[in-house]
Amino acid sequence: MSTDPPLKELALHNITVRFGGLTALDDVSLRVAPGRIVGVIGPNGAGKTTLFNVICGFVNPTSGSLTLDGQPWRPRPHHLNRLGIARTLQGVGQFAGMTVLENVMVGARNRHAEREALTALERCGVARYAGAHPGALPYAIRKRIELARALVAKPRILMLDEPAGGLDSDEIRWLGTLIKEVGTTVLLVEHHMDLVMSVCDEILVLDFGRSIALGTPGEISENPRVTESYLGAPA
Ligand SMILES: Nc1ncnc2c1ncn2[C@@H]1O[C@H](COP(=O)(O)OP(=O)(O)OP(=O)(O)O)[C@@H](O)[C@H]1O
Repeated sequence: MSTDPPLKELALHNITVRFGGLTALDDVSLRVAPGRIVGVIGPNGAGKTTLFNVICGFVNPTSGSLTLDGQPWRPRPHHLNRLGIARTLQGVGQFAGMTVLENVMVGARNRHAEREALTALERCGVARYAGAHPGALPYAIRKRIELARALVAKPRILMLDEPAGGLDSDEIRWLGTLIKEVGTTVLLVEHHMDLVMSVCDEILVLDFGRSIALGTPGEISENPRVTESYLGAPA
């Protein structure tokens, strides 16, 4: 879907992140191949958001390295858009003083992106709100606008941070269809297991910052270690 050179691989190599005495990620490695939908799951505090923050350059690893398309890579937040990496936020941090359309245009890569922004809003089923201000809109609508803001850049890698949070089952079903149809590489942090299991090609399971499993949804759901630490217990 992107006009960028296609992604070859995003890889994390033995990433450790320490915040003082707390190890948020402990020697975690992950390879993300083009077109794959990769889920990252685990209990609260397992390190999922920290892993996203490392890929976005918000957090520098204490040790370990990243490569993008086989080249050593030090992520910087202000380079992500140019590299074709877009991320949605757990909340819906939209600018209250701007219209929905203007908010989506913020995510675009060229200045005159009104047409692209409208297309992204249409794709997310919320084009009719283009002229509204996001603060006045229901949460589920603002989540869709947040998705449109990420999609407008036609990212090579779409990073979704708990996109199902606060949505009802119909909205989550819509979201699952969109994720599968979006046609780009997706990284998905999510607690909603039905969504993760139905859309992901592979899943990384974190527990106390450690990678305890990596596999297909079928492999993950049958992994006793995962069941014990996460799937068997309430999230
Ligand atoms: N900037 C920070 N400074 C100190 N500790 C942090 C920081 N960011 C995260 N942590 C800690 O690192 C650990 C991992 O947090 P993280 O937010 O990555 O977990 P998570 O799996 O995303 O959790 P949740 O499912 O609740 O969002 C937690 O113990 C958290 O309190």
